Amino acid sequence: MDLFADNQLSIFNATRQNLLPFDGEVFLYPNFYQEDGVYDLFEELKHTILWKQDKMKIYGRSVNFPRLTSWYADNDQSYTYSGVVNIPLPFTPLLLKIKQAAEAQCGKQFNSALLNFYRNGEDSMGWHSDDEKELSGNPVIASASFGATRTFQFKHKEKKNAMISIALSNGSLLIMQGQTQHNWMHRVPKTTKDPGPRINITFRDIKY
Ligand SMILES: O=C(O)CCC(=O)C(=O)O
Ligand SMILES: [Fe+2]
Repeated sequence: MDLFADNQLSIFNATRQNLLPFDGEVFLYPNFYQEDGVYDLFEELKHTILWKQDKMKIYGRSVNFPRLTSWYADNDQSYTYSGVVNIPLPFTPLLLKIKQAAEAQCGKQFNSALLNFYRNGEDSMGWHSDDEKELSGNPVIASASFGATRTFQFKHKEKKNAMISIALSNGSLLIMQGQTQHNWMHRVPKTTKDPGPRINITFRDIKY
């Protein structure tokens, strides 16, 4: 399977542009992951990942997360995300290939991946920063998207009118680094359009 065209590196590095105006660095590589006509990455992820429905407590009531999730890592250390303790599964061969292509682009190794499955426009992720204590001071986070295009938004934590919207399309790779998690929050808002299902993988390097 040819996930990654070699010549993309040089093309995208040459045109690499920071999408944030200040206080962080975000880079987008549309069509980073290639499909070779035999494999459909979205379908393969949908069927090979062990998706689960997490719940959160709101005022003592148990409420479903508005998406399915899964957690993979190269060790069995647990990690708390959105108040849920995650026990990782071992990386699948497909996840390893997707991870290796992201690592080649970032020049950085990742030891874990959080997967999100947005079944429809009702599924979403609220405003947050990826600033858990297990992530280092200025984490590099690589985010791969498959399936439907969804809007991804950033808002600055202090400069309230600084807001950036990005379309994350099938096969795109988004990299967040530098001061981004300190100064900006991000989300995937609900949409009343029917975008169809989307899978997102965020690769992280967790320090235990
Ligand atoms: O689905 C996305 O693009 C965002 C995922 C995200 O922000 C996260 O997993 O922390
Ligand atoms: Fe995030």
